[in-house]
Amino acid sequence: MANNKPAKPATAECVKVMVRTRPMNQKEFDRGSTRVVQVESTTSQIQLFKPGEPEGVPRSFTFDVVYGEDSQQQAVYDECAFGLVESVLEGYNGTMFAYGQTGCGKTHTMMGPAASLDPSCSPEMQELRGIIPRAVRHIFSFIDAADKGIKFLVRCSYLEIYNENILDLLGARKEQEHLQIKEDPNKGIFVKDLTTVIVKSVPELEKMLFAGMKNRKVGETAMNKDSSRSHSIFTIYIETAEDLKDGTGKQKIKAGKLNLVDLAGSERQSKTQATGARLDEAKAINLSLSALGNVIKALVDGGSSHVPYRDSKLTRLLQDSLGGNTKTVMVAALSPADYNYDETLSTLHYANRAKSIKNKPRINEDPKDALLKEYEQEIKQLRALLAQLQSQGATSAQMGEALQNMQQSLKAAKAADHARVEDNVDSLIKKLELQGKKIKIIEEEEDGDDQYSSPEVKRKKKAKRARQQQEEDNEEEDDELAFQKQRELEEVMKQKETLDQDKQRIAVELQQKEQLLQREAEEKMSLEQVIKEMEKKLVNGGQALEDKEREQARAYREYQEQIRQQKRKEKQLVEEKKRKEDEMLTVQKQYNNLQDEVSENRKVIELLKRQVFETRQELKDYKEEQQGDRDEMLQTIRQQGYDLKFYRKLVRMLMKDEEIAKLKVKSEYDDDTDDWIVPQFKLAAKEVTLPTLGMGRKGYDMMEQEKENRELAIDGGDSNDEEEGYSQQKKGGLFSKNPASGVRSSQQKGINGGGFGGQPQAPETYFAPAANRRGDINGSIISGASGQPQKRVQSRGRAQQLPTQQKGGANGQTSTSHILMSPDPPILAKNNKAMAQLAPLDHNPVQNTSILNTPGSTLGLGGGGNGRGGPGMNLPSLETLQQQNKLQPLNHVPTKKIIGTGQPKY
Ligand SMILES: Nc1ncnc2c1ncn2[C@@H]1O[C@H](COP(=O)(O)OP(=O)(O)OP(=O)(O)O)[C@@H](O)[C@H]1O
Repeated sequence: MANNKPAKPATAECVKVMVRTRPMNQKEFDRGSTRVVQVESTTSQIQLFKPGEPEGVPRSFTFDVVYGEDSQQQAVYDECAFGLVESVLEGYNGTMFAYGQTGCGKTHTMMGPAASLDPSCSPEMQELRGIIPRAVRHIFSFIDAADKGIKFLVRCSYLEIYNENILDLLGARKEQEHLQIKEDPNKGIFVKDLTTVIVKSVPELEKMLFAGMKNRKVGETAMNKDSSRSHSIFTIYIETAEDLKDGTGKQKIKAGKLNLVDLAGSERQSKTQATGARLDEAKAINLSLSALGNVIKALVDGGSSHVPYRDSKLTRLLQDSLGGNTKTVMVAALSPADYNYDETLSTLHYANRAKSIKNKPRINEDPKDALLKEYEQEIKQLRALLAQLQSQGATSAQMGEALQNMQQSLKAAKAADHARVEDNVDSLIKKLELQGKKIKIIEEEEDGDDQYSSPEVKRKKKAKRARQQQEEDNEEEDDELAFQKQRELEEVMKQKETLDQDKQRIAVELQQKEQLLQREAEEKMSLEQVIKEMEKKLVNGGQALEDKEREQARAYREYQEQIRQQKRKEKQLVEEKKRKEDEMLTVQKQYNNLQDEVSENRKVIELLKRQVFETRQELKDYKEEQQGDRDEMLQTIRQQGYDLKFYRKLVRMLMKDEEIAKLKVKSEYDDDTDDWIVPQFKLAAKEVTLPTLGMGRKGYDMMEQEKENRELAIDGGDSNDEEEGYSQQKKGGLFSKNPASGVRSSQQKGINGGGFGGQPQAPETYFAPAANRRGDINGSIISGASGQPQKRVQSRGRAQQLPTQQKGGANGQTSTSHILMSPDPPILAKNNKAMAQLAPLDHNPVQNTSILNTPGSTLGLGGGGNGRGGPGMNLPSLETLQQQNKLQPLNHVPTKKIIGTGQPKY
């Protein structure tokens, strides 16, 4: 596998798009839905029939692969994911993402039914497993079949994007901990502090996958019992190290990354009946999917140099997969029912566009941040250290032996010394005994000597004295000897003392050496342990399989490759046949007689007519889709208006306008965290000194504590009614436009027909003393439509510029534009952009003052300023625009983009 050839230059390849239709579900059967989707596998086409027009000309789309209602998970994997996973194992980055309306089978395709993921489920159930669990097995079967010399390091991470926040599905962190996206020249875009886990086998990787799945946000909606409420990304990182066969001892390292993305489904509130938290989730989901649509649009249109990756966390994380260095496969999931025609058409448009995205995938060779490289180097260093220690260990052993010898020789020396001292003592004792004897004899002689002794006695005495003299002489000699011996003895005693000291010193040294040896041995053991642990992280190729099994696995992969090639050939043959038929048609056209030519021309006219018809259809689709979006957006805007007013009222009850204005000026909007940064503030009471409220944990805790310790007493309220009203509001969304919530109907407020520029209302502005209009919310929204770029919401200093008195509101009366104390400015900002899309393309705020509540006007957004002191604005109806030739499909205007709460459209 390894070679020294330079890496091939990256060649562009398009995103592969596969479309899959799920079977009709019970709800669709129950409502008597009919099928409007037809799948043509041989030509890879999807035909979509307009509901109620089964004989009509269908809309036709061609994709890389298409699947009907009876498609099998195995076939989907083999055709769509197998090649991608193999590429990742070769060192490419790969991404597979599932897109589609809620409840259409994204999770089914990516993961499979929950029951199929149970490790102990039946083989039939296992057949229903989706792409992700199959990819897990595929990766390890590849590793098992690889050459034994190749080392693999496999890791995984799992995250979800919930309400525009990134959460770690594998980490032990608290749910509130939102992770940040960062960019690094080596790593590219990455999520800081995201948990990555090293895995060595299928069960280990599956364990991580299932653990993460359990943490995902899932909820019930009217469209899907187990609807994913977040986008999830399961990533498998695979690094391989292979020795180069050029004798240099160098290694080739490759690092592939596989992103498996299960997006949350696009949804219409009218169908899902989402309220409260579900509605908030839906808004976040639709906004990020709109941002994804805008990125795809910008990439495909080619004209726009700016691709808005930063508009959402999802697009930022998928940056490399869309127009980057990744091989990408998109799975579009469809419902076959007429009830979902609009959403299906929208998904098909989306998928059709994605087909044209060009990526430049390349193998990641010797990446600087390869962990495997790091591990390999560490292991090498540890081995060297161990070798060194081992060599030191041998010296230590010798030293130990020497010490032992020394100990023995010491013992021997000690014994010899002992003997010598003992000898000396013996001779000394002998000497002393001799002296004692001498003294005794002399005493005896002195006692018995007199002048009357016989000659014999005298002779004996004389002989005795002579002997004594002799002995005395000898004794003198002995004294000298004894003295000498004494000195020797002292010398020996001294030596003994020195020897004892040496002995003690050597014993201490010996003990120290033994401790050192012990430490070295322990160190060696722990080092061996570390190396073992490090090596355990790496998986060797071909570990688990016998040669025969490895052969079988290889043969299986080759077989898969053959099937894929065969399918590719089949497709080529079909295309070739079609091309030949077209050619024949052309040849016939050239050589037939006039009559034939006329008939051919008729055919051409028919074809052109059909094309005109299709184009008209398309225009109509666009109009309808836009109308749907517009309705959804208006609904959302109304909803947000109610929320906003409620918050505003509440805040005004708690704080003075001037206080809010002051705080607003000092606050800043942080794009990274998508939240306001409010400075610390103190409410200095006249008599009581309140503590400084920090916006950190402590400040919030204090506020929370304060809330805990107080009760909401509403003046004149009946407690039962209050309870009921609250629970109803909760059910219908705390701020939903529900009669139970106490919000008046839209007719009462003059929203219908005349739009938001309806009847005058009681003043509700914070800043303006002048009368305010119902249109004030939209005043701030319209400012986006005035052609002013609104990239970021920056509040600092703006409040001081406003209010601005303006003429030309919805009904021509004086109105006041001002900054709203919005509880959720980003949503307003995004809606500004959305409303910008709704404006006529050549809209000029000054010129459009005349279009006011005219008959047929569908959208009357009046009363607000455009932030430049210009007049307010109403939008004309679509018919009016069409008549004025001002309406074009949005994809003709690369600089504009849609951000709305409906399903993204083109
Ligand atoms: N190809 C299919 N064959 C059989 N059943 C399917 C198929 N696709 C989807 N389903 C079933 O349809 C239901 C909804 O599918 P799924 O949850 O995968 O939708 P989804 O697109 O992920 O929805 P959401 O966006 O709400 O999460 C599930 O019960 C699933 O088993």
